[in-house]
Amino acid sequence: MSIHIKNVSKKFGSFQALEDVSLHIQSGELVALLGPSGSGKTSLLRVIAGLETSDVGEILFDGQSMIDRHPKERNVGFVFQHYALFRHMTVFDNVAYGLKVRPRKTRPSKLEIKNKVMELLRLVKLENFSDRYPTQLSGGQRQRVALARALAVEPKVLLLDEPFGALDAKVRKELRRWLRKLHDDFHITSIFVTHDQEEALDVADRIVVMNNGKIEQIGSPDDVYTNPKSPFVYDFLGNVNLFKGRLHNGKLLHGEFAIDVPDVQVHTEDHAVGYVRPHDIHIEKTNVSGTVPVKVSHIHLLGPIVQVELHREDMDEFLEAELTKEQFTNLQLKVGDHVFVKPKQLKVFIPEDFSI
Ligand SMILES: Nc1ncnc2c1ncn2[C@@H]1O[C@H](COP(=O)(O)OP(=O)(O)OP(=O)(O)O)[C@@H](O)[C@H]1O
Repeated sequence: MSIHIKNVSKKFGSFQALEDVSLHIQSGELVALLGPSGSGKTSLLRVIAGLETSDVGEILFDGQSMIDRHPKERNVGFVFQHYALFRHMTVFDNVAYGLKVRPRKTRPSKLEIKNKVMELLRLVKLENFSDRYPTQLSGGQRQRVALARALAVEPKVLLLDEPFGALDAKVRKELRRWLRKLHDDFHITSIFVTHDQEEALDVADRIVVMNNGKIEQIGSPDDVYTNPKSPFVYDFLGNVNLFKGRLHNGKLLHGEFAIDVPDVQVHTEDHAVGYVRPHDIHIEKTNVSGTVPVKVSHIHLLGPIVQVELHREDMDEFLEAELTKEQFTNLQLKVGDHVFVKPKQLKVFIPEDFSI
């Protein structure tokens, strides 16, 4: 089922929660809505589900308008952050619920329901837990039950609102790998809301970055990470170093130093900020042209990655570089060393790129 969101706007009182949001999701896609708290992710999900009405705009499923359709008629499965399981029902009954409450005409037989529920419980690896109650399960197990329950009614669209938000990091990672697999097996068009960039980058086919009720960028995980279109997306998707200065004759002048930026087509003398990812900060032990002197202020070993904090004394600013263990060993860095850095890849933004 494809989903077409056309020019959707929504206000709560005078607050604009969604502003002219348009998005086309292909059948079978797994899309992440990523953005900070209050950016409108949940509101958009609720408008798609029919739990909230938009002020303007259209929601189409396979080309058919859903605006007048009740949530129940939209064939949508919903999984929330806080496992909305029925506490007084066993795992089996929770998963069976959506099938049992169907009108007699479309309700499967008792045996069919049993087979279906057990098949789903096997899928979520909880076949031995069917008689337990939600309070007898861990958080991760409860979320797996919630997913099995959402899938039981064979929805055409699966909407997940921070499904793993309340779980610890290890369980989250396990469940998202598992969500990806489930999605690859079933191909249900799925949209999941998260404010965790790593989760979005790890799981989604496409990422929709939201800010202040608007879409900032849509793209593959690699695209939004490698080619952020705005300072907001750069900041939100990973750590970044800023080189503040002004543009002059194809160079970004910052402090006493200059970086070549031949691709930037703007007037001279414009204020600008260069954005550089930590792994694009190149460290030299000797002063080569175009490098900036810095002092190693902190070294943090993170498994195969080494984070190096560098103090730029001319501007009294800190930079963060990320090295592989091998690069780090070759450089033989120690806290207090004076070294020289150069951005390998830098994206320059001018004031009009800053939306806030
Ligand atoms: N029913 C409502 N009444 C009034 N304001 C609302 C309502 N629902 C949401 N809002 C406001 O709309 C804005 C967007 O909320 P929304 O829940 O969509 O954001 P979000 O990106 O999902 O944030 P979070 O990650 O914190 O859940 C927020 O400022 C919120 O306070």
